[in-house]
Amino acid sequence: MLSVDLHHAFAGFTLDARFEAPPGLTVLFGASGSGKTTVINAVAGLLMPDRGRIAAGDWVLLDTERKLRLKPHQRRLGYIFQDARLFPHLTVKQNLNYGAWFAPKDAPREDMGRVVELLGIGPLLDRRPGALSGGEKQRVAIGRALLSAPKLILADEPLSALDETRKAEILPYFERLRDEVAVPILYVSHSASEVARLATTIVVMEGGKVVRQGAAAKVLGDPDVLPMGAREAGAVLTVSVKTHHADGLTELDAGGAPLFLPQIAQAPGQKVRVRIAAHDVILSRSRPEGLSALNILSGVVQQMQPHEGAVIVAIDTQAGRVLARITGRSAQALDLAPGVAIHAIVKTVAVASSDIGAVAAPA
Ligand SMILES: Nc1ncnc2c1ncn2[C@@H]1O[C@H](COP(=O)(O)OP(=O)(O)OP(=O)(O)O)[C@@H](O)[C@H]1O
Repeated sequence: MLSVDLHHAFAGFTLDARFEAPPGLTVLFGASGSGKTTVINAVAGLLMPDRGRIAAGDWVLLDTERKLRLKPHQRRLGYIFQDARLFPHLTVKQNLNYGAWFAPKDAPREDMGRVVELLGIGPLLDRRPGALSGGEKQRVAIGRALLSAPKLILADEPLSALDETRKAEILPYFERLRDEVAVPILYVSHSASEVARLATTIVVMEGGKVVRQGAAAKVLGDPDVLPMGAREAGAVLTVSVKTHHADGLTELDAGGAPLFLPQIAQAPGQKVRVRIAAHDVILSRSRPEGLSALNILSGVVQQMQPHEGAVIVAIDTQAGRVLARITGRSAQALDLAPGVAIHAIVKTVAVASSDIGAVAAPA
């Protein structure tokens, strides 16, 4: 359990943030100036808050009531920044060893071989950072952070400097980090697909306060919150791969209903997270026939929320919560209201591969 309780007053800005997160990856989300960096700085020990307590499990980094304030180098944190910050004169292997060098001698350590395998960096070990792509550098930076035997990993917009191709290359490694390494991760991000794919928990900040916290699917599926705004709204479904078809489509089992997506890499039986963008969902009162769209999820309208000139409709389907963003005129024409039975139609090609993520099989 990651537990953060911080109070700090700057002239003109007060941070009053409190959240608790279960194991996994916790995304700190909020508009510019909402206080995310201030939280990260307090966790890192770069800012000494007026009052507060920060703990990762039984590892207490700060407890002002008990006058406990670990210095930054005592906090056992692994950092992953936007730029990888590797030492240019050292090889990849030496950069990794540098991380291990910081691990306390008696700390249970990640095995170098396992970390190298986890991040797929075996072929890079003898190269220097100058001969690595941005994505490869970032994988090495993750490895270096892991090998320092951290109690908590801080990732401050680690993908924001990378282009879409490199991001797609790194996201699976963060998924593995989340699912295979028992170290909590506190992750700042502005990206809808990153949050949808990676977050176990989402903490939404506004004006120095935590306005919402909870499991990712719950927060992203709540039309009252919409941390990304109405245009980027989208719910996340956890579904399992059923079969791969010869025509390049993958069929998923979405709570008993078939969901077809462009072919994905996961094997039948594996669970995946799929982000369904609210603007890609069409609603119909009757079950449509003779339609090119392959995906029809049936459900019941739970809530309707006006947002930025449109209406966000929350529908509970057999596959889970789906959001649809439609015009007020369409909502009226369909006579939508909570309790109404509805069919949500999702175009197969509307789901981008960056919106589909792996989920570890339950242990
Ligand atoms: N040392 C400081 N002195 C005074 N005000 C500060 C200080 N550091 C941060 N602030 C203020 O605290 C507020 C929150 O800043 P913070 O950098 O934490 O926001 P953020 O959510 O990380 O934003 P961004 O997404 O732009 O990085 C801002 O209004 C900022 O001006």
